[in-house]
Amino acid sequence: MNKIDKAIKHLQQGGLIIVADDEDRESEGDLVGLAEYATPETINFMTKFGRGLICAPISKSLATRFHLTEMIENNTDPYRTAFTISIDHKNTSTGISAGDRAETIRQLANFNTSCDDFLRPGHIFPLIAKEGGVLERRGHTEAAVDLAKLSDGYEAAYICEILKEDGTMARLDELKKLAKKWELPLITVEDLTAYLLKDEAIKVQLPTEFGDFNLTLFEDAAKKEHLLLSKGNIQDAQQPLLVRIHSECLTGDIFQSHRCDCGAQLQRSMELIHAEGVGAILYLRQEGRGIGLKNKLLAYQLQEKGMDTYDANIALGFAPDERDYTFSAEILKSLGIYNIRLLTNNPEKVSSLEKSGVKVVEQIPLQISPLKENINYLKTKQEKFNHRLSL
Ligand SMILES: Nc1nc2c(ncn2[C@@H]2O[C@H](COP(=O)(O)OP(=O)(O)OP(=O)(O)O)[C@@H](O)[C@H]2O)c(=O)[nH]1
Ligand SMILES: [Mg+2]
Ligand SMILES: [Mg+2]
Ligand SMILES: [Zn+2]
Repeated sequence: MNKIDKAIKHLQQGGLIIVADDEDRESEGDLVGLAEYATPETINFMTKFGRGLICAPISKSLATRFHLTEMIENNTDPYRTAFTISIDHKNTSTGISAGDRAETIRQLANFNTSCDDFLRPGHIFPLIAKEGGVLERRGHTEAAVDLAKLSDGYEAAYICEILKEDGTMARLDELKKLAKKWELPLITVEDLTAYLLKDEAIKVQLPTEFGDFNLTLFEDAAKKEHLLLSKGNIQDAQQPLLVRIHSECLTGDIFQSHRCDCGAQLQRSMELIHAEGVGAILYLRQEGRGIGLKNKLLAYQLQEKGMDTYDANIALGFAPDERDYTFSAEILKSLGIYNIRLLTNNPEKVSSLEKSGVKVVEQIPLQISPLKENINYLKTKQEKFNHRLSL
């Protein structure tokens, strides 16, 4: 059984699990449980062994139902932790005993509880999760609510950071030891992201002009639909996978525009991958280097007046390249692909992927013979974007 499935089962039995976030983020571990099953014992365990702050992550809709808004409008916390005003359920006494805190938390996961049943301020700190979950924000708040959504119908959880006995933060190595000692499942936000991506992916067969492929759709937190066009058993390739990461270019990809080399690069990639028998093209919906079709056409108008593709973006108020490759790295990692041979001339793609944990063992140039209409465009890419081209 998958790590996440095991963790979900443990949560559904009322147990606590440990969730570690990214080592380049907070790099901390939290004890996490489902609000529905909070007991004086689990709360006491959190206070004795977790020693952090006990909080209750809830979904946006639950926050709305209980009239819980963010504690402060201008959140200046670097991680923008979405604390609401603190609460106690009206049936509690001082609100702080393990029993009282368990009661307040459990009432968050009760369809009969109403907004007036919570006194404010109190001793439980609700946190509002982003609607896109860990795909939108890689925090414990989102991880806890995503897990609650996968485990029960309440969208409410409770969490507590894990401190070492000396009061300092427990990092991953220490968390692994504690998980063993306490016999609790340990998962990372990265495991959960991969699980959700895979769980929601839609896969179909796609016979094409260039051979038979599989097409898989992945939706990002902003509901943009990115595609993986793959061939062969990509999770079990003999050597680092041959990959093309291609950003949408409607004019080039569909109309075979000669203003750029996108259409030809896409076709060549499909041919190369078909010939190799295994490989993948990630087709990212970041049209116009991330500024969208309308703005790209405005940039084209500026280029018709003599500006180059780099300066045209700046003139429109954008960075020369607004693209982001983190989601493509997430997709690859969710498939267990950590080493690739990348078809590109663009050094920025290589470094961005490596920063996101996908190693580019080889950069394979993808040069298309320049045409008179795009030679200047390609020269700008070479000079200002450092593309590896021989022109
Ligand atoms: N803003 C802007 N975008 C453009 C222009 N011409 C092409 N594009 C976009 O540039 C992107 C090209 O993407 P890719 O071919 O994946 O990337 P690349 O930077 O060319 O690097 P390679 O991997 O070597 O192809 C697409 O999103 C196009 O829509 C332009 O003049 N202005
Ligand atoms: Mg945290
Ligand atoms: Mg290109
Ligand atoms: Zn293009």
